[in-house]
Amino acid sequence: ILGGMEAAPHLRPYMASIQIDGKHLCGGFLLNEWWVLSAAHCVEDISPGSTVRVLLGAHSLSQPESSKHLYEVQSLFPHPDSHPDTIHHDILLIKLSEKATLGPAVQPLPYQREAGDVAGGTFCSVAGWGITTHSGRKPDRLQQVDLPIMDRAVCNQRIYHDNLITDKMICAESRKKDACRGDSGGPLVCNGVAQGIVTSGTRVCGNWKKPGIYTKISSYTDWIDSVLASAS
Ligand SMILES: NCc1cccc(Nc2n[nH]c3ncnc(Nc4cccc(O)c4)c23)c1
Repeated sequence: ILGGMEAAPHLRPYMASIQIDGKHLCGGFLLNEWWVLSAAHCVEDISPGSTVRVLLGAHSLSQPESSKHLYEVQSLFPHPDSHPDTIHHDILLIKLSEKATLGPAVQPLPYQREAGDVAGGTFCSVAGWGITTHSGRKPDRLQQVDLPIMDRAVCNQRIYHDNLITDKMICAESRKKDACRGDSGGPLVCNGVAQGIVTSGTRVCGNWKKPGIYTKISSYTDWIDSVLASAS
């Protein structure tokens, strides 16, 4: 997260750190006791031998915290139409190997089911353990930042994303404050409801000409429901 601040510990109890061989890779968030939502690009380069785990209940990635629990993963479900070389359908469902133990620091986050767009100018928040500087500084503790939503028609103008943004994506302003490497997969939260998932998009961070791109969750509720029904 660029231009943000340290989050209040455990006040975002839905936040997940998706880890490969013990290292933070991406953000994610808890849908219910068995399932975490993240971004498909997060797992596209995973070698067969490496182990994906999900850390819940964390504020610090390194310090012991009574609420922290590292979960094994039973299955990964990247969206079938996601591809390494496009930003479309960048959404991933992760089934945990065991039911997550809920508590004050581990809680699911409601997500937007009804179709519709968040109005431009609405302030939403994004949190993560992604880099906090362009030089790649990695925070130990969860960071957060508030960002205004950018109207899709504005975001599709040539000076910004030049018609790249589909109705299954959301834009947020990126002037200094932005998500960046390691924040992918985390939720864009507006009024307590997850509306989007951080995608790396053009991989640029903090440049106002390249607004942040988020997978619009309400476009994928049928797919989410079908995977949860089939794999539960
Ligand atoms: N702001 C959109 C966004 C959301 C999530 C991730 C991303 N970026 C990235 N996703 N994956 C990446 N691999 C390498 N470098 C990357 N960005 C980067 C790194 C250092 C300095 C800088 O200015 C940008 C990214 C960008």
